[in-house]
Amino acid sequence: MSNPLAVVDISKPEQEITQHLLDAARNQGFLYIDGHGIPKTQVEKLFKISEDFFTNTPEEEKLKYSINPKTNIGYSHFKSENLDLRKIKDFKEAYNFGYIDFESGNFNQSKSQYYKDKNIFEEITNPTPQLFQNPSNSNILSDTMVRLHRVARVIMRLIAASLNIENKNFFTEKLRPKEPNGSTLRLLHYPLIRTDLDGADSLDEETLSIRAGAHTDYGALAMLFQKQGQQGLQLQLNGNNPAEWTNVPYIETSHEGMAAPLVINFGDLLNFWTQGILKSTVHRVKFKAGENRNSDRYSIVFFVHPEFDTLLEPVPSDIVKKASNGKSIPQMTALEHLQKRLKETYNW
Ligand SMILES: O=C(O)CCC(=O)C(=O)O
Ligand SMILES: [Fe+2]
Repeated sequence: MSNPLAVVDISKPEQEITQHLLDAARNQGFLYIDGHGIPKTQVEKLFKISEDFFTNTPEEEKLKYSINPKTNIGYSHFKSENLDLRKIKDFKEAYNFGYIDFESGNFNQSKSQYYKDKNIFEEITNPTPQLFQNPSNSNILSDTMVRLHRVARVIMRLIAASLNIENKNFFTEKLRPKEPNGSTLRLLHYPLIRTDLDGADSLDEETLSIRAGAHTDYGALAMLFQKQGQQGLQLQLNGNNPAEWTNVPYIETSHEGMAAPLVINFGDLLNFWTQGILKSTVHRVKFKAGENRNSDRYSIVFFVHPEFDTLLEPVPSDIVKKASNGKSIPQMTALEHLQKRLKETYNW
């Protein structure tokens, strides 16, 4: 598979990479980030934890941890989500970690811990599966969350520089590690064989091979680990031809001992915040058994959101100003933006 996307190595000097990064963000909305410093063995262990959870936990057990719509933490069952609202439910399962302290790595905290407010008595987080609490697993999970958040901050500082924003910390000031925000780490599992096809006889092959319907992401950034031989992510890069989909290949890193480059993309919040400059590209997951593959797809995505109270005022950049033609955007906080999008997806 040839690679249609840019690879940006964030371990290189800033002036060598900012233009490249901005061009990819504006034109494709998707790119690879290499030089992230996350070891290969760590990501392998992470995938092992994910496979262990999805394949070795009985269904009724998983359902005890069902996703809590108030926190967006927990397990989401097959058929519970349809990212493309016009289509059948996606055949996939997922587990979301949230309420994360990106300094200590504590995750799935209680609301009072997370908001650092002892007066919150409503403990609305659901229990965390024991598997994720075992010290060796929770250390891997925590450490990965802390590292991914650091990488996200590096990327957003580079974006600020590439947009000529005078304050290079414009975005990272709103990505402090200990302040409440909507960021989640999501483990995903798309089984090879569909077992949900009762009553779906009338659906065509094309529809049935779609595992995550066409959608854009809600937040600022999404950062994805995928595994070799388990591809399936596709992008709608050509706005003029929505029927044209580009495959995202697995590529190797140029840093020995490190995990493969992260596939990153920009979400609706950042597109809104930059008045359309950074592209929030439509994507989906599509594959079927026997078509170049013989295994399930496991992927891990880190969704990055700015602090909830961030007011999404137009970004102070001459590039953004020029592109927006003096048009303004409605005033909204990051929390309001997220709630609006979640409501649309889950029909709450
Ligand atoms: O599994 C993937 O590669 C993509 C997942 C995705 O796009 C999402 O969960 O928003
Ligand atoms: Fe997505």
